[in-house]
Amino acid sequence: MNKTVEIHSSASVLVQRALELILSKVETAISERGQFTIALSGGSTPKPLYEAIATQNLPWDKIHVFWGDERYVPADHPDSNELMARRAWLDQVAIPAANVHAIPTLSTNPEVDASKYNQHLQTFFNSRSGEFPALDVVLLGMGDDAHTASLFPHTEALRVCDRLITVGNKDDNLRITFTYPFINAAHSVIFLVAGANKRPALAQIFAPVADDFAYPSRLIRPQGELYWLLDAAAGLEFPH
Ligand SMILES: O=C(O)[C@H](O)[C@@H](O)[C@H](O)[C@H](O)COP(=O)(O)O
Repeated sequence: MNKTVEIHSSASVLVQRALELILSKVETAISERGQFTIALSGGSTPKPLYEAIATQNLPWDKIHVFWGDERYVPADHPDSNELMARRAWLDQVAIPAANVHAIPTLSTNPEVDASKYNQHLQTFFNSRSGEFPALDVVLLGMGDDAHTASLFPHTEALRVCDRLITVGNKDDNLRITFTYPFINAAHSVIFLVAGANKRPALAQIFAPVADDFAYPSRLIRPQGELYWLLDAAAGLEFPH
């Protein structure tokens, strides 16, 4: 793992840096592998990033978009992570519909939809059960409870290591989420973290010893690169 922590002067500088980083990963992935695969996060921090990506002239037919987690709501629900990304980015560009791999949420059973998305990913990557294919970029946010994707503290999803997708649980509201070994298989994992409310969780995540089950973002130790992009408010206590 190659870990980089960057502290940027404001949330808008953080977004600009994330944009530059993603554009460089798009170029590398397409030249080395012929396509670029990215998993998106929800939350408020990435929205201006998605709006900025939408203004770029990119080879959209070579870009495939997935989601690292989804609330268990229809795709037109205001809480949908898919809806946010479609409005901010995907509906604004000429990306083929087949390149947008949204998490299904319509079967009324999150287990069934988690399994469908797992199968969809295995088919896309031509991988077998038990293998963890590498996305080029997994974008993550972090909650002030140190959760990431829908991997919440002290929940069963944190123990799931034998598949790509599982059911997450936030206060008894079920969700669908990447498992941590699938996130850790990525070429690059990029956390975007803004706001002073994130400082206590970050202190635990960067501590040499702490409970991974209490602070799930600690489980993110990718084989490839790990970027923590913080704004000044989140990063105040951390040297860089
Ligand atoms: O579904 C959720 O509970 C949130 O969307 C969450 O996962 C989010 O990504 C983080 O809390 C960071 O959010 P901000 O970017 O708004 O700080």
